[in-house]
Amino acid sequence: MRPDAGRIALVAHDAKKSALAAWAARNAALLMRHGVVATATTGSVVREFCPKLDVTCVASGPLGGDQQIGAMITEKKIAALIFFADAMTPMPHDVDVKALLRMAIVHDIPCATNRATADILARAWAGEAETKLEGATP
Ligand SMILES: O=C(CO)COP(=O)(O)O
Repeated sequence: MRPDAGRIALVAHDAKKSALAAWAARNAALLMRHGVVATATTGSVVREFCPKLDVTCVASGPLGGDQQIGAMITEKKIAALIFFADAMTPMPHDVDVKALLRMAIVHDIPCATNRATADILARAWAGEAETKLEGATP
C-alpha cells in the first residue's frame, strides 16, 4: 500500500466493534500515518480505545455510511478497507454492506473482513515480510 494512497476505512458490525477497536489500538501507529475514516458508531468506539487517533466519521452504516465510504473508495480516497463483519446476524442494510464490499473489489483495494486478515495486512504494511500464518496447523 502506498503511503500516499489515502486513508484507511474502519467499519464493524455491532458484535465486532470491540474487536476492531482493539485491532486499531494495536495498530495505532500505522493508522496515525494514514488517517482513518469510519462509520459513525464504529468511529466512536475506536475513539474510546484510541483517544489520540484522529478519526473522521461519516454517517452510521445503516443510515448511508457504508455508501459514503463506498463513494470515497470510488474517488480513490481510501487505501484499504478493514471491515469486521458479523456473518451470524441478518442486517437490514445488507445491500449497503454488499455494495461497500463490491467497491473494494472493483477498485482493487486491500480489504480485510476479519481479524486474521487485518493482522496480515498490518504486518505487511509494517514492512515485516512475515507470511507465516500464526496458529495455523498443517
Ligand atoms: O453497519 C455498519 C456496517 O455495515 C457499521 O455502521 P456503524 O459503525 O455506524 O455501526
